Amino acid sequence: MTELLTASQMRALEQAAIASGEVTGLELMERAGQGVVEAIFEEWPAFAPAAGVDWGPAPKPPGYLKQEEKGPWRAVVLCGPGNNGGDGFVVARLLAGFGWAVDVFFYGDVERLPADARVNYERWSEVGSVHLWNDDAIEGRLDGFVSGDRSSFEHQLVVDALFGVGLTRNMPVDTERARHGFVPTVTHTPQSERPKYVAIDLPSGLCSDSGVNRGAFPTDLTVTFHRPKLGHYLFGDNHFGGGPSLCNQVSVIDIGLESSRADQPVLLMDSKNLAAKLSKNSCEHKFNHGSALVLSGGSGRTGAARLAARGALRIGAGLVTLGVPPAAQLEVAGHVTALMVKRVADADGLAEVLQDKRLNALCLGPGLGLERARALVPVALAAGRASVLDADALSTFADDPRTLFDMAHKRCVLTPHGGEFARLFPDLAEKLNAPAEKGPAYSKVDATREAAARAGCVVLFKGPDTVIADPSGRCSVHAAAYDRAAPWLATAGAGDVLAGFITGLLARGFAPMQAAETATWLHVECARSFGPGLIAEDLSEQLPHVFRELEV
Ligand SMILES: NC(=O)C1=CN([C@@H]2O[C@H](COP(=O)(O)OP(=O)(O)OC[C@H]3O[C@@H](n4cnc5c(N)ncnc54)[C@H](O)[C@@H]3O)[C@@H](O)[C@H]2O)[C@@H](O)CC1
Ligand SMILES: [K+]
Repeated sequence: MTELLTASQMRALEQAAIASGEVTGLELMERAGQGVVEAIFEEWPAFAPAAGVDWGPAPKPPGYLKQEEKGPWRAVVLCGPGNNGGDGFVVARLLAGFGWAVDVFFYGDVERLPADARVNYERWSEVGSVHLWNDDAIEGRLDGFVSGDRSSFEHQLVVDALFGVGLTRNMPVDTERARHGFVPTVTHTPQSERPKYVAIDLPSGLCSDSGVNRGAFPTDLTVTFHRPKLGHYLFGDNHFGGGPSLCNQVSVIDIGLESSRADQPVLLMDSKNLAAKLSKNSCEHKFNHGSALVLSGGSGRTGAARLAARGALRIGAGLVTLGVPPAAQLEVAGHVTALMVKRVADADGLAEVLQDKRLNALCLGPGLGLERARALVPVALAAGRASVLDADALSTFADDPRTLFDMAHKRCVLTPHGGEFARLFPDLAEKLNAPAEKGPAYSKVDATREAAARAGCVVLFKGPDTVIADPSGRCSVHAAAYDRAAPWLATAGAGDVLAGFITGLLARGFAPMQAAETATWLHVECARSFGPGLIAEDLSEQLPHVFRELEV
């Protein structure tokens, strides 16, 4: 799985590489700038020089390639006061070297530029000028650039090098005019005729650690270095305006730090090694694949538990039993075939059913009802089996979450969505939703890690970005974004199926963290594989196809 870094982890890796003498900060900045230019040429081949890109051993002087006959491409580079701005000066110089006409605007104070950025400011200044950053200057340039009705542009590319991982507060308002002017996001101009907007490291205004949007505009391409940052994958406090919706696509450039590993990295889930973990041995008996019990609510509300049970069965649990109250027995029996049905009237009934030691995974929550959940959860947790607690099994402890945490053990997985999370961990939800004053914002990763430590078990915090953590701080992220986008997954009952998938994998002997991660990946994959028109029932039925594709 790929590591997702925070700003401070990235800084630590960079400093360690510089301290070891293997590279200088200036070299890293040059590689970063080159990587950005290469990524731009790769994304829009029309921009690439006909002769191809050959960086050679050292930065080339400007003008070493003849301007192409079609006339110079025009770029605007917006440089900020830190090293992100330094990367911008490198990009400006390299583009000019390829014959581009480049306009650089600098937001900051030259005297306060960090050393490497200052060097690249000077290098650029030998090539071209730096425009003042004020509304008049920007307006003046815009008049030259953009036709009166703002519907056509003379520049084809805008490079955003204002702020990267060093962003510590909301975007300054005096950067807005320039960004709106050069990057017209609200315009009648078709996308294809607008200048391409490329962010260096992060769209300026996107918090690297949390995905919170502190004033960023959506980009066409974001080019980052060494590893993606958490903010590229977390949606922040606004599901529609955060991380992935701002980056559009993320290109990760190798700047020569590859041997380094961050301390306690957050991992981005992928399908690596999944097939081997999921395959079954042909000579094993059904009980070798575990036996799951899914507790259902009463008559008229058994659908959610049935969805979960079906998911547990499809994902490979050897045997799945629905535990239903007497009044719902007939209703459930009419619906299920491969599932077993057992009567579980109350807490005593559950204790009796749990005498069967083969039952090794439990699922409580979907459609269970708050009262029934309150009665059954303590018995289930006291039995010490691997357990998934979802929906009502979480909400029933809204008044005294501590009681739940005291009973939970390390083979439990709690699967709250945003609302349930806020009921169990109101203080963490408050921190998560509070506007960040200084530094990187408190993130969903921070909140999930704290929640897992407090609950003493795995917490899977659902959403378009799902974060999973265990009490030791191990943490992974799955964002249904970029090539994993699954918009049809936002459908009633999808969460019940996820609870069932996790339960099925727990029954199969997966460790809680691994069960939660694997189920999350498969859940999104089923939605993607089914595509438009998906309803919750389809998710489990899509698993066989997904397994075949994975070569399970
Ligand atoms: N860490 C690394 O390994 C590398 C970093 N590089 C670049 O360096 C960047 C990080 O540089 P810095 O740490 O200098 O940080 P930034 O350049 O992102 O910004 C820091 C500066 O912006 C100011 N600032 C932050 N938020 C502000 C706000 N809202 N309004 C006004 N001013 C604000 C700070 O006071 C500081 O002066 C990365 O994003 C990347 O682009 C690259 O050169 C390659 C290597
Ligand atoms: K930027």
